[in-house]
Amino acid sequence: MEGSEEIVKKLRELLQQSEKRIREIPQEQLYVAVAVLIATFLFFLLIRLFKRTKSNTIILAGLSGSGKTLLFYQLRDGSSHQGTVTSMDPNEGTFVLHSESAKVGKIKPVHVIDVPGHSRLRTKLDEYLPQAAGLVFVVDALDFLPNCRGAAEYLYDILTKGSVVEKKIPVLILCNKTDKVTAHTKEFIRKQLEKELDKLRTSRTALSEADITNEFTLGVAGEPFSFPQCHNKVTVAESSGLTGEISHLEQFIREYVRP
Ligand SMILES: Nc1nc2c(ncn2[C@@H]2O[C@H](COP(=O)(O)OP(=O)(O)OP(=O)(O)O)[C@@H](O)[C@H]2O)c(=O)[nH]1
Ligand SMILES: [Mg+2]
Repeated sequence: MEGSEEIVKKLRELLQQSEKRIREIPQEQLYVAVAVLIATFLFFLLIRLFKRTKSNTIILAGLSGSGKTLLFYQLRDGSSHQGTVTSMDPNEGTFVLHSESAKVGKIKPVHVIDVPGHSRLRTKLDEYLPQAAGLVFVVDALDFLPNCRGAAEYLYDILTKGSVVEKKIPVLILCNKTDKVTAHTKEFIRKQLEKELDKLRTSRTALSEADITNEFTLGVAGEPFSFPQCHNKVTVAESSGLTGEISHLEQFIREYVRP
């Protein structure tokens, strides 16, 4: 009993001493100390929040038959398997890129989503876009001309979506199937798409002001459309899912999902 009373007494003395010391500190110094503490706390909180919101999702979109599923297999397994059939559901997976699997050390896995090109299944894209670090728009460079209008329409919808414009989601237009000599070049495809998007912009705005479903307008009014006018970065590259020539696709992924 006596021991505990002694301790309580000592504690009280200690408390009184520290109270006295705090009172001796000039008020400004105290305020500065508290402000520094709060600032440090907020700084670490922000870092945590920023880290958590950094996405590792890459979306593969594009018309049916452009080669998205084959590219997905190449990224994941480094092989084209036994070929593909038209997808009815999105393909989704989180993995370390096949080309990086031999690397030592910790490598950040990528979450890849392959959204089927069939028009009725495309609506799924809206669900995935808010979490995208980048979007790859796959174009069939072999059978490009008959599909140019359709590809441009799909791309127009993507480039005018609020989620893409506001979050400035980078877009890679990937001209696929370049293993065949008759495939069109990426410069040709870029120019054709720009022309087609320009036409679409005129026809869609002319439709009816009240009817416009697109959230944002494309490019700069009064100027012929070109990709650098977009708020988000749009680049063009070539690939072949069949032969596994996907280095530009991998470069794009690693630019926006850091290993
Ligand atoms: N020559 C050539 N053919 C390819 C290439 N990539 C895909 N193909 C062929 O194109 C066809 C369509 O490929 P998919 O990967 O299934 O196309 P997709 O974009 O997933 O199509 P959906 O699932 O319908 O949206 C298949 O017959 C592939 O073998 C390529 O790089 N070169
Ligand atoms: Mg598919």
